[in-house]
Amino acid sequence: MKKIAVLTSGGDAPGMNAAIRAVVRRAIYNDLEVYGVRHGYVGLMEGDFIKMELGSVGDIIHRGGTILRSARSEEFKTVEGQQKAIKQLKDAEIDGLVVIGGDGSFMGAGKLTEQGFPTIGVPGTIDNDISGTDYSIGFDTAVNTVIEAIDKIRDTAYSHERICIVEVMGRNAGDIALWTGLTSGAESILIPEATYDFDDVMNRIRHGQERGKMHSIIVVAEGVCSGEELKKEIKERSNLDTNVIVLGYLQRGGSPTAYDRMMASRMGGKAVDLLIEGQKGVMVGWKNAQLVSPSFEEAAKGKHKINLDDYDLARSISI
Ligand SMILES: Nc1ncnc2c1ncn2[C@@H]1O[C@H](COP(=O)(O)OP(=O)(O)O)[C@@H](O)[C@H]1O
Ligand SMILES: O=P(O)(O)OC[C@H]1O[C@](O)(COP(=O)(O)O)[C@@H](O)[C@@H]1O
Ligand SMILES: [Mg+2]
Repeated sequence: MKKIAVLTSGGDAPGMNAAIRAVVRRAIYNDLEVYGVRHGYVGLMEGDFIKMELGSVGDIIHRGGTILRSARSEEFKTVEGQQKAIKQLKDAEIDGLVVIGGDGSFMGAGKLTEQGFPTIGVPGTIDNDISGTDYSIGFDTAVNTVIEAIDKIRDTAYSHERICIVEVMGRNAGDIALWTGLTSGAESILIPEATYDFDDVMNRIRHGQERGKMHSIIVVAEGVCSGEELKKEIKERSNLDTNVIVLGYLQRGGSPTAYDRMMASRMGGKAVDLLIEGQKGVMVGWKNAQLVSPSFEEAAKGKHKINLDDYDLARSISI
């Protein structure tokens, strides 16, 4: 292993820069040459590579987004697209690749390895929906951003005695909704992993109103329904008016928390160590407070699980 490359792919996540920094610096420390691939798999297919030096990753540990930029690519899902990417890597005499991204990016990374190019994954997505790891870089920052927003929304909900629906991201996973709902004291949390019942949401609002609490916060994961759909359901069932707040990209940006910087540094460094050891087709994961490195196949066999005990806890203490 003499030359390696690193790219970021899929939705940007706070801490991706800290991970790029760890990859670049750990590689240079081990006398490897490092290239950054711009625009994820799109740049990989086009050979958009830039040589990275120690200074290329200076002053980025605290920045959200990704200095390498990110992208989603339909073309890369095809064998032709993957072959194009491998040709670019071989032409540049690159021996190994680190992909920082989410579950979709790992599918792509697995395909590169299957076709003979050594690739290692580093989990970076606010959704925390990757199987094979308990934690994905960006999740902690996103959760903190969301609770800061909900705390502010709560002030207005309280003052005007309003019911506010906060729609959060997560694709098909409810992790962001569960963590932010529990830690902001939301009266109802709707996640795709648990059976939800709109009448139950109504009952919880009424229960609060009976004891004089006229405001309420409902956190809904985008994987359940949109905030607007939930508003309609509530209106039809109870004639109650609600305010919908869609937090959107607010959740993806911002300076990473200490936890995200730490995990990004650990995971980025580990990815380089794995390439040097001659590993390929594995991802860096975090299980039982330890770094692990399951193969993409092994990781894909499992399904990311949410902690339903936390869901029960939230239901019992936020009422
Ligand atoms: N099944 C697949 N095979 C090959 N590449 C894939 C596959 N699924 C996703 N990708 C690539 O990974 C990119 C990022 O995936 P996406 O699901 O959008 O984000 P994330 O990696 O953050 O989950 C996609 O745009 C595509 O180029
Ligand atoms: O970037 P887009 O296309 O708006 O996608 C929005 C999606 O990206 C996310 O923010 C992050 O998801 P990924 O990590 O899978 O890219 C999801 O929560 C959301 O559903
Ligand atoms: Mg994803």
